[in-house]
Amino acid sequence: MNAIAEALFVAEPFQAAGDIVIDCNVNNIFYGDFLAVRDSTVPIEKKKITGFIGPSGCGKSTVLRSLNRMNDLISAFRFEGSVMYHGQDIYAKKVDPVVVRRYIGMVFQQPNPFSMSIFDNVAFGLRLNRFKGDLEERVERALKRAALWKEVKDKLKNSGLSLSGGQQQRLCIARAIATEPDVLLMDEPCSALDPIATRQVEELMLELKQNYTVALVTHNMQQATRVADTTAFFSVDISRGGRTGYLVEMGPTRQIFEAPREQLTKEYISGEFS
Ligand SMILES: Nc1ncnc2c1ncn2[C@@H]1O[C@H](COP(=O)(O)OP(=O)(O)OP(=O)(O)O)[C@@H](O)[C@H]1O
Repeated sequence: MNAIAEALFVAEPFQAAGDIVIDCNVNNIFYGDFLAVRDSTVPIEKKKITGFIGPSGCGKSTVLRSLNRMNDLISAFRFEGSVMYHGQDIYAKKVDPVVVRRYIGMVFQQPNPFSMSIFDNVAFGLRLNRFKGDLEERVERALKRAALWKEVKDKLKNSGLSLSGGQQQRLCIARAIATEPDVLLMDEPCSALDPIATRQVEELMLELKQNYTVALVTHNMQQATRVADTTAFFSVDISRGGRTGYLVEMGPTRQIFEAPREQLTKEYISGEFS
C-alpha cells in the first residue's frame, strides 16, 4: 500500500483493464447519522462479473444497492460521492431513478416472483414499459437466457409461486433481463438455494456475462472464486468508534485469493478457507 493510501486507510484504486460501465466513487454513505460506508472506489467492468465479499455489515449490499439507486427507497439513506454510468452521474438531480433501474436491474436474495403466472411475471416489466413488440417472443427469449425455458414452456400459465426455489430465482432473473438491462446487480442470489440450484444459477451467471455486466454480492468465498472475474473485498473499520464499511482492496479474483496485497484480506480469506 502506498503511503497516502495507508495514511488515509483507503484502498489503492483498482485499474481495470477493460471498459468501465459503472464507476462508483463512494465518499460517504449514511443511514441517518450512521456512517455505513466510506472512501470506496469500485469500478464495474463491462461484461465481467464483479464480486463483493467481506464480513457481515461491511456494506456490500449498501454499495451494490447504491449502483441503481435502490436505497433511495429508504428515507434515512444519504449518498455522498458519484456513480457514473456510461459517464452520467445517476445521482444527478435531473436523473429519474426509475429509468436508472430500467438499465441497471436487480435480483434479490430471496426469490420473489409475483403472485401471477410464469408468463406474466416475465412480461411484467415489458408491460410496465409499454413494450410494443412481440411479447411472447421476448418472454421466451428471457426464459431461455435464464435457462428455465425447457422446464416451464408447457406451463406458462401456472403460477410463478408453484416453481421450486431454484426455478423461482431463475424466473426472477428472467424477469430482470426481459427488459434487456445493461447491468444486473445480484444480492446474494443463491443464499436461499440448495447446492444443485446454486450451481445452476452460477452457470447461468457465467452465461449471462456474455450479454450483461454483473455485480454480485456473495457470502460464499468459493462462489466468488468460481464466478467472479474481479473481486472487491470490504471490511469494517472500528478504529473511529463506529462500524464503518470500506473497500480494503480490489483486483482480479485470482490475485485477491492467491496473492492478496493487504494483511486484512489475507486473514479474511485464510480464515474463511482454512
Ligand atoms: N435500512 C437501513 N437502516 C439503517 N442501517 C442500515 C440499513 N441497511 C443497512 N444498514 C447498516 O449498514 C451497515 C452495512 O449494511 P449492509 O447490509 O450493506 O452490509 P453487508 O456487508 O451487506 O452485510 P451482510 O453480509 O450481513 O448482508 C450495517 O451496519 C447495517 O446495519
